[in-house]
This record gives sequence, C-alpha cells and structure tokens, in this order.
Amino acid sequence: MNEQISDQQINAAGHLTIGGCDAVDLAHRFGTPLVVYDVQQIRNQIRAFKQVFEENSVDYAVSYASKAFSAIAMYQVVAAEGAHVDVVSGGELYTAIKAGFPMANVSFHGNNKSREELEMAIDHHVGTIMIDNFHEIELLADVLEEHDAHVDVMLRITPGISAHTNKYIQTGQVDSKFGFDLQSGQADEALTKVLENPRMQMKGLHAHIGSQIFELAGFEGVAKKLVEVAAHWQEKFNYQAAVINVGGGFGIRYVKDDTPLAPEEFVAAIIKAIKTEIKETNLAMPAIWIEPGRSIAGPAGYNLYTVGSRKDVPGLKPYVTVDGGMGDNIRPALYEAQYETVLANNPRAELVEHVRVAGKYCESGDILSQNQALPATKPGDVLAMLDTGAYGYSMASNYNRNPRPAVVFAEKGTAQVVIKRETYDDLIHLDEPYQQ
Ligand SMILES: Cc1ncc(COP(=O)(O)O)c(C=O)c1O
Ligand SMILES: N[C@@H](CCCC[NH3+])C(=O)O
Repeated sequence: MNEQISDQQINAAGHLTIGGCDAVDLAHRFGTPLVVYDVQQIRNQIRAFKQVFEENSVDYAVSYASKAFSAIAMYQVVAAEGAHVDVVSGGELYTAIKAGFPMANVSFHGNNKSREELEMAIDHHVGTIMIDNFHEIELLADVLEEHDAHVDVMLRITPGISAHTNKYIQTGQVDSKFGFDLQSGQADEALTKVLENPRMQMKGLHAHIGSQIFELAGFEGVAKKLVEVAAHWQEKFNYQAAVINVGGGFGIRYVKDDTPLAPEEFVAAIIKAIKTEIKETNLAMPAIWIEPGRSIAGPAGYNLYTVGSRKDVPGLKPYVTVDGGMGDNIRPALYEAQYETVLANNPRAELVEHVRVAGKYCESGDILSQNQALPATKPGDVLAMLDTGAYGYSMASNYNRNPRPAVVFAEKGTAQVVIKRETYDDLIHLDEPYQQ
C-alpha cells in the first residue's frame, strides 16, 4: 500500500483522485501519457513558504524557479498566490510575459544570457537581472546604454559549498560553471564594476548550492556565507545589500527511503541562520529571497500511463511497459531518479509482484522504475507515477518522434487542459523538404 496516497485521495469507486478528479476518468478523457497537476497543492506549498517568512517578520520573496515546470497556466497560479518567478531563458521569459505575469517580480538567471535575451528582459522591464559573469556585466552595460535604461541587479556568487546530492545537480562547489568565485576576488571585482555603472542598481547577492538537498547544513552554510560576504562588502565598499537570495534546492520525498524535512522547515532554518549571523555584523536585516522549484511543482504532479505489453523471463524481474517513458520523464535515465507508481483504478490493491516499469522508447535505459511493487496489472490499466511535477514535462523531448503529452490542471473536481498534447503534425511543423 502506498503511503503517499491519503485516504481522501481515493473516491467511492476506489480510484485515485487528483485535485478532486478521478485519475482513471482523466486518462480516458484526455488520453495518456498525461501529466496532471493538483493545483491546490501548488498553492498550499507557496502559502507554506510565505507563512514561514510572515511568522518570522522577515521581508521576503518566494520566487518560483520556473525551470521546474513552465507554462502560462503555472505563471498564472504563481502570480495569483503572490509569489515571484525566476526564469532562465528567453523562452521562459516569453511564457511569463504571455501569462501577464507582473514583470517587476521576475528575476532573470542564466550563465550565458544572450544579448537578445537581455534586450527582451530590459524591454519588458524585468525586475531583477541575476548577473552570473563578467561577460554579462559588459553585455548588460551595453544593452542598458543602447536602450537608455536602468535595472536592478544581483550578483550570483559561487559559495564554495558542495551540497550533498547527485553530482549532476550540485551547483555551489568552487569548481562550478555558475557565478563569481569568491576566493580569487572575482566577486569583489564584479561588485566594483556594478557599483561603477549608474544604470545598474545593485540590490543584493545570490547563491544556489544545488537541487534535491536533504541536509540542513548546506543551507545554513550558504546563509552564513552570504552574510559574511555582505558584511565584507559593507566594510570594504560601503555597500549595503538589501536582499540575500539563498536560491532553492529543497529536497522532496520521491520514495519511502527519502526522508527530507518539510521544505518550509529548511526555510525556517535559513531565516534563523541569517538572523543569527546578522547580529554579528552591523548590517541591517536584509530581505530574504528563496527560489524553490522542485518543492513547489514536484509533489503536485502525476504522470498517468496506460499499461501495454509485458515481458516475463523466468528468474528475471518482469517488464511492464507503458505508453510513455524517457520522453516525458528523463530523470530515471539521467540521474537514476526513483519514483513510486500506483494502479490508478485501485491504489489500495494488494501488491503481488515487483516489476520494472518500462517505457516505450527505443533505448534500454528507458526504465521508469527499476523495482516497483504493483498489484496484478493487465493491458489497458492506468498507472499513476507520483511526484513527477518538477523537471518532468519541462525536460520532455520528442525522442523517437513521440509527441509530448498533454498537461492538465485539476482543482476542486474540475480539470482543464493547460498544455495541449502534441500531434504528429506538430512534430513535422518545422520540417522543410530537402531540395536535392
Ligand atoms: C539558481 C537556481 N535557483 C533555483 C533553482 C531551483 O532548484 P530546486 O528546483 O531544486 O528548488 C535552481 C535549480 O537547481 C537554480 O539553478
Ligand atoms: N533537472 C534537475 C535539477 C536541475 C535543477 C536546475 N539547476 C532534476 O531533475 O533534478
């Protein structure tokens, strides 16, 4: 029996529900593979983060890292909940613009923003540019001059902290492609350049140590480090940081063995660490910004699949194959990420076997789960993979020319398509015949 499914999520028919909608009905109505978000859960997590700051009387911004899942509908929900967003590309920015997201609450990240992307940000009055490197300082200075514009900026520093997580998703260690190095004096040099430029308003400093982190120490360490840098900048440059942004990375539970604190508990510890450190300095308490992506989008998302073929070989774990796979969720193949999967039409059914949930892609590594306990299944059954809302659809591909799934938002018993399923015509839409 899966502990991630509460009794309230099972309806009278014994089916899994998502946002009050029957998951089997959703699969039949919209087809599979299908990505479904429980919108209330997105709202609840944003509210939980905001509440921690409010209870601690700290000026703050909860800035949803939209790389976890970007869609017009998602920006609308985040805006309605009064959170900010961070974007990392012209495409995410464009989507936020089309959603009518308040541009003052957008932060633009990225370690190689192009001139066109920076121009787009300046033209649309993006709130904050998160400067990552010296090339960007020059490029932004040029764009601001040409557009006769001003903008708030923050400097991303590399805090020199190796977070305890998969090495592919660590970002804060000294040897990282992101941000200004501290020890070699690059961060100081970057600050000098920004302070010299009257078109850049230096708002504060940022660091992000990685993703899917379970341990408090990394977050407390980054909080402490950022205050140290802020104190050093005040002493050396007489510069007062108005904002300290500690990034995101709060780990979530995917499988039974994952036992993270609740995401908002990480944030409470960060606030405490910053408050404690600030007392050791003459700094005024800055605003604290966080950038959670996974913890807002992840637990709210479900991938629904229909069971098709099956392969049994004596002595080997069976393969139960579904109609999606690495094209809609690359994380198991890329990071050996693990998920829980349940039978949507009877999540409480007795578990009778351990199987591999295989995808339909032409790749041996396309296994969504290596060891999933399941009840008896047959072709046509609907499986629901849990906690797929972050970095699932957002990293989806058209490998094997499979169309990407539809995305549905479910709330209070109503379901709406927020991203249509791709069609075969969508797949060839950009193709041009070769004139040979
Ligand atoms: C700068 C920055 N902020 C926030 C995030 C969001 O991280 P997560 O989804 O783990 O909360 C990332 C991704 O790791 C990031 O690079
Ligand atoms: N895409 C990664 C996280 C990277 C976060 C972005 N810096 C994942 O699925 O876990």
